[in-house]
Amino acid sequence: MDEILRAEGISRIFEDGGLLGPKRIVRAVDDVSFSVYKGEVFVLAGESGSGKSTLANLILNPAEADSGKVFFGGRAVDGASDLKKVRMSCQMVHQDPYDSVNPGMKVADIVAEPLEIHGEGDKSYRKKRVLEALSEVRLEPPAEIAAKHPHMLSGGQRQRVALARALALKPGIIIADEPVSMLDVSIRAEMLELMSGLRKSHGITFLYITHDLATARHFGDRIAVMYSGKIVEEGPVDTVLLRPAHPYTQALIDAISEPDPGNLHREKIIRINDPPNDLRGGCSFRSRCPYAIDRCAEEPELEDAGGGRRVACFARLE
Ligand SMILES: Nc1ncnc2c1ncn2[C@@H]1O[C@H](COP(=O)(O)OP(=O)(O)OP(=O)(O)O)[C@@H](O)[C@H]1O
Repeated sequence: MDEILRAEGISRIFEDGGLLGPKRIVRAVDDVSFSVYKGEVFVLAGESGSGKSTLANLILNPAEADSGKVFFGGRAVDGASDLKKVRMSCQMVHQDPYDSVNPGMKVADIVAEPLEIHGEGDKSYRKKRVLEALSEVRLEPPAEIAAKHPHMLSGGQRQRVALARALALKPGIIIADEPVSMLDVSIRAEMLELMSGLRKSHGITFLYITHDLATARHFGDRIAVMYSGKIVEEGPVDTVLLRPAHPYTQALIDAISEPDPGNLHREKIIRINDPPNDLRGGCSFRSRCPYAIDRCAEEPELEDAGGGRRVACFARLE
């Protein structure tokens, strides 16, 4: 399989607090490496605060990383001209359809904006491409929708406008950061089906960021589970979500599912809402982990566990 995107050792540290309380170092993204292959849906999953959005932003702005490199199509992104190419071939769809769409602009201008920013085609090409992109996200009739303002559309339609805008430049990869979490449950599946269709018809690769394992399973091929700035488990979606090897993945699954009498690990419920203790060094999940052993005071590496899976844990569940 062709690799389209690779992150290698990406880290980003923030300093938090300081005015009234003590300064706190937040390792928002901590030495993260992963590859995304052409045509797949790669999911980044984890609780709020695990570092997913920071990582997505670093992919588009590698210069803001404290360390690490981003590769597109095997080439390291280095310098302004590389960055321009990346910004054309990698587009982002954000969580909030109300936020990501400028209410003062007409749909036609919103979708055309990336074409204008990158100087793509003349006026007539842009007009044609806007109508095409609106059709691609099934906003029909496109000419009628193009003339509207966002407030005249439903939440689902607005998120489709955001997707059409991302498609305008015919990108190879779309980073979709919680694209359905603000939508009504009834229209989430529609939006995911639409993205699945685009992947098949246009060969678009997706990096899908979510805290929602149900949509991850529905839409994803492979998943990386993040905890506290690190990938703790990665592999095919069905393998990771049906037979989790990392106790944190198990905890995330337990948080959304009914107790399963067949689940060997059911007595060891981990309350994922417990705040992590700031234990120094070692596995950052160990203070919450019922399986923790002495060795967890060392930092576990993300190691090959067979079957396309990588796990960072000394006390794996299988
Ligand atoms: N600009 C910033 N300054 C200080 N801390 C930050 C900044 N941006 C993010 N953080 C911290 O980095 C950590 C990771 O945040 P991030 O938003 O990437 O997580 P997330 O998994 O995307 O969560 P969510 O789903 O809530 O957006 C959090 O502890 C957050 O508070």
